Amino acid sequence: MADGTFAGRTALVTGAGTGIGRAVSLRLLALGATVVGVGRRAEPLAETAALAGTDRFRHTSLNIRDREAADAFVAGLGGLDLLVNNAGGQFVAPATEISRRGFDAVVDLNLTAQAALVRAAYPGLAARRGRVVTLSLSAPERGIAGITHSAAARAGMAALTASLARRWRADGISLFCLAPGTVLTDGVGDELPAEVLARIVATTPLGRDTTLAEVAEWVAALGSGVADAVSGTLFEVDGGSGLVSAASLMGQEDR
Ligand SMILES: CCCCCCCCC/C=C/C(=O)SCCNC(=O)CCNC(=O)[C@H](O)C(C)(C)COP(=O)(O)OP(=O)(O)OC[C@H]1O[C@@H](n2cnc3c(N)ncnc32)[C@H](O)[C@@H]1OP(=O)(O)O
Ligand SMILES: NC(=O)C1=CN([C@@H]2O[C@H](COP(=O)(O)OP(=O)(O)OC[C@H]3O[C@@H](n4cnc5c(N)ncnc54)[C@H](OP(=O)(O)O)[C@@H]3O)[C@@H](O)[C@H]2O)C=CC1
Repeated sequence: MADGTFAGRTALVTGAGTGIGRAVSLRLLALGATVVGVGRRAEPLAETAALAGTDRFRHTSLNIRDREAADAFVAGLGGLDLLVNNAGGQFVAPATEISRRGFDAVVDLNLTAQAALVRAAYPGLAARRGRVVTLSLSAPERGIAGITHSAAARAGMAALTASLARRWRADGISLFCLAPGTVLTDGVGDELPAEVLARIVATTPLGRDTTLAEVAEWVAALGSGVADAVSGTLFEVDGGSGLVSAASLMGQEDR
């Protein structure tokens, strides 16, 4: 993306205090955007602000699962050029060991709350012909054993994105999902043991993780408008990890 691409544009980034949300915020700021960063904890957001070093980064503590607070906050922003629906996550557990409350918590975060944010942002997005980028997982519709609750929620967001893209085209709004491969953030490190992460990265066809810089650049590109012709799409920027390998399923090497 060229310098100044986002000059005069405003982006709301959820989960802006850590990992992908922080990297995206810093990249958008470098491209000239005003960024409103939210998350539950104030300290990580303040660290992002210190790294940003510009008053174009504004930050507020907000739990996106607090529906009333989230709606009021988004309504107060006014015109919005980009919503980055990044706050999300889950825990790894066999489906039979996920309690009702655990399932509800993950679906609430990764589907219901994210969808409500998109809904709340609609007037602001329509005023600016804005865009939505939702962070997702590779091929959720094909299923992800170990995180069934999250796969179900992410597939729901992908369907919502496609559905809205069709209807909101008339308002000039584009919506995308972006599914990175393994990005070595503290968040994923807390979720999966190092040896599991190393195995996931080693079995990725590209042979490496997806970098924070790559994810940030993709979000910026989708948010800039270059991909508006394919609104509604889920992009898998995952080094091929969503591809099924018949060879490896049979215990053979990919060649
Ligand atoms: C194998 C290959 C895969 C392959 C997997 C590959 C994935 C890699 C790619 C993805 C990377 C990322 O997403 S990186 C992002 C990393 N960051 C995260 O994931 C943060 C995740 N955490 C959260 O956001 C939240 O804690 C969240 C999960 C939504 C829960 O929110 P709440 O605060 O509402 O939840 P709590 O009150 O703590 O708990 C609510 C219920 O959930 C249950 N619960 C919580 N953690 C639990 C756990 N580890 N195991 C069982 N159950 C759990 C609790 O017991 C409660 O149920 P009861 O006991 O019945 O009351
Ligand atoms: N890292 C990876 O390999 C991959 C990550 N992703 C997805 O990318 C996104 C970011 O992941 P990553 O940066 O790695 O993980 P992090 O755990 O670092 O990021 C999650 C962020 O979301 C915020 N958050 C969580 N719940 C809420 C809430 N209820 N309200 C407001 N903010 C919330 C957290 O801040 P706080 O706790 O302060 O609220 C945190 O900043 C997630 O959706 C993740 O599932 C997808 C594929 C791969």
